[in-house]
Amino acid sequence: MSSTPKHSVLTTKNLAVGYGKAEKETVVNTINLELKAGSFVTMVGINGSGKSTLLRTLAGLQEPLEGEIFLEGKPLNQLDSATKSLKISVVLTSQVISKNLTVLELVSLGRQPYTNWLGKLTEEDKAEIQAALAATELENLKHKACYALSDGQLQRALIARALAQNTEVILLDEPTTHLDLHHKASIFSLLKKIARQQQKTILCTTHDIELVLSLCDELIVLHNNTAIQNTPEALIEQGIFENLFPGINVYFDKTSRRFLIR
Ligand SMILES: Nc1ncnc2c1ncn2[C@@H]1O[C@H](COP(=O)(O)OP(=O)(O)OP(=O)(O)O)[C@@H](O)[C@H]1O
Repeated sequence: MSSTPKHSVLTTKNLAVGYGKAEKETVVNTINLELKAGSFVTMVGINGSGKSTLLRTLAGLQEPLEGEIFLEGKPLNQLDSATKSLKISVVLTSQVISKNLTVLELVSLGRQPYTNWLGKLTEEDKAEIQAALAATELENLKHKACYALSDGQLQRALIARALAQNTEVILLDEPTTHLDLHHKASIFSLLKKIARQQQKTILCTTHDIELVLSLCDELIVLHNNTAIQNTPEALIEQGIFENLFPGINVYFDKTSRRFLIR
């Protein structure tokens, strides 16, 4: 088990993300990121700063407006969707899943990129599914229907599906929305453990800045249409959080590493 992040897995060069074709609506520009194997990175920023837009673009679900994304040195747009699904898994909160599926069935869907057209699971597929259930502590719930899960359990099941997909990169959009503090912390700890133990590159968007400051390896802060990537300590030192929220109501207290209200 290694704890030092190693080689670069996902990088961007002067990436601009946003919407529109004839008339471009750029949300974030000049994005230069470097995500490494074994690291747990979170993306933060106020509502509408572009977290989901950037995450979807990194996942290849949305075209960049400018610039490039590289996966292990290869341009992402040169990979076909089958290859991409072996390399990147995505957990979206808005993802429509049939809640009638059991946890086991949901997690098994993670093996789709590997199974033949009949969808028959091999022994290797079954072992990966079992490992994903074990890593997310869902073995006891595997026969339960997804509609009968709590929000926290459902998030863990979605993470398990991504784990079963066994990709180098896992991208998650706000996996802790609706969870209480205890379950938020347990999801973030789980993601960090997976990054470390399985040398995955994990990026998730969140509004829980205070929590991830003490848990993640690096943050990507979206602010004023730019993206800044660094360690929590360096970002705090640079005073990045001080002006994150508009107006003067909310400010960041460096000593307690907390946001306070004036
Ligand atoms: N399909 C779309 N077409 C055009 N503009 C969009 C579309 N989706 C989002 N936007 C705009 O892009 C900007 C960034 O939105 P995005 O959802 O990426 O922000 P976010 O940081 O994830 O926000 P939140 O914290 O509220 O989830 C917003 O101004 C939003 O209105």
